[in-house]
Parts: sequence; structure tokens; C-alpha cells
Amino acid sequence: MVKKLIAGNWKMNGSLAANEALLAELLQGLGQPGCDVAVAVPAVYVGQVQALLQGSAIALAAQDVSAHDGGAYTGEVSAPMLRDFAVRYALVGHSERRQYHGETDALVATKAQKALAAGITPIVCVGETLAEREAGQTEAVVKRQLAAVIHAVGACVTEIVVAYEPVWAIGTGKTASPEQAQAVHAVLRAQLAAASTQAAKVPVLYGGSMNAGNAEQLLAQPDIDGGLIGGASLKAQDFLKIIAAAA
Ligand SMILES: O=C(CO)COP(=O)(O)O
Repeated sequence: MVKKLIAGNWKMNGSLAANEALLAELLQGLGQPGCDVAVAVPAVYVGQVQALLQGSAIALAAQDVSAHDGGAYTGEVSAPMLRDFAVRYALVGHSERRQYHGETDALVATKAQKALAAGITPIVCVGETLAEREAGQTEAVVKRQLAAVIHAVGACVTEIVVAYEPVWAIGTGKTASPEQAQAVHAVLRAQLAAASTQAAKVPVLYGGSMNAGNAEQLLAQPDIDGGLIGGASLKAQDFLKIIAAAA
């Protein structure tokens, strides 16, 4: 069985003061978690949060990573730069990046490669829009998104994390039902298994309005190995309850 991973995605939220208060409350309530825990913070706060998490059970994650190693790419942050701050995971291909920044499957695959090359675990986000779901394209969309990454990383597929985040469930309060989520997770698991005999150890997380009230049921599904949590990760007590549900 895969050790569960609960990752918070703060998105573009926080401040020096708010981050410090949130992490203090989290660390106070955390104890020895029965699962892996991470927080994905805005790039500008990576240094601050690294210092605050030193020696703790919470790993540091970035929300994105450049597809380039360095050079004339204004505004970008490279994987080696993130690694300098002990960043352990990086989200790649979050739907908000695909949607608002035009990120393609090919770009996301390159980002996953760059993360891996720097010793950072990419959390590869896939998910269909409402229109795609209603058109019966869910399976085709998530498989296409994951296939690009599998093809690019080759044998390193065992080193990635996958997050299924139906776009219609993100920030909407509309969670996929445990059965809906499990059905897609099973598809992703089969795709990973076809790529590697070791694929059973690749955690497949669910994200999209996961909260303290619905986490336990979602996490009880056989192919849901954790969560990627937006809104509820900004409230320490809610995030702690989700972590407890995964343990
Ligand atoms: O996008 C998400 C995590 O990456 C999910 O966000 P919410 O939990 O706010 O729906």
C-alpha cells in the first residue's frame, strides 16, 4: 500500500505574517502524522517557509517550476533554484496554469522532467473540465495529459506523484463523489501499471473541494492515495482534520 500524501496548495494566498501564523498552528497540532504532508507555497515565500519548516514533518512544495534550466526567462523559477531551498515537490500542470497560462501537455511534461532532474518530485495534475465530462471525454482527457508525462520521463515514472483534479470541482464546493473519483483513479492506476511494473507505488491524489467533512470517504477509496487541497489548506484546523483522516 502507498503511504498517503496530503498536500496543501496555498495558490496565490498568504503573507509573511499569515504564513507564520498558519504554520505555527499546523505544527502545534500535527504531532507525528500517519501520512506524508506537504504545503505548496507561492515562490516568493519558499525561503521563509523553508526556515519555518526546518526539522518538521511537513515537506516544502512549489506550485510550479520552469521548463528551462536558467538564462533569459524573466519571471521564471528553475528547478535547481527551488532545490536550493530544499523544495521536495513541485506541482506541474495545475489546471489554473493550463487554463490561465496556456500550458500544454508538452510543456507540463518538460516541467516534470526538469523537476526530476533536480531531485524534486513532480506532482502531475490532470483533470477534465465540466464540458469535457459532459461530452463523455473524461477518460480520454486525463489519459492524454498523463501520457505526455509518462512518455517524457520514461523509467522515472515511479518517481512522480499524480493528482486527479476535476476542474469543475476546484474551488466550487462541488466535490466529485467518492465513486466518481475512484473510477478515474482506477483508469490512471491502470495507465501507470501499463507503463511500469512498479507503478503501484505512485501515489494518485484527489483534489477539488476536498475538506474536513468529505476527506475520510474520498480517502477510503482503494485508488485514492491522498489529497491536494486548496481552500481547506489555508485553515489549520481543517487541514489537520484532513491529515488525520488520511492516517
Ligand atoms: O486546485 C486545488 C488544489 O490544487 C483544489 O482547490 P480547492 O480545494 O480549493 O477546491
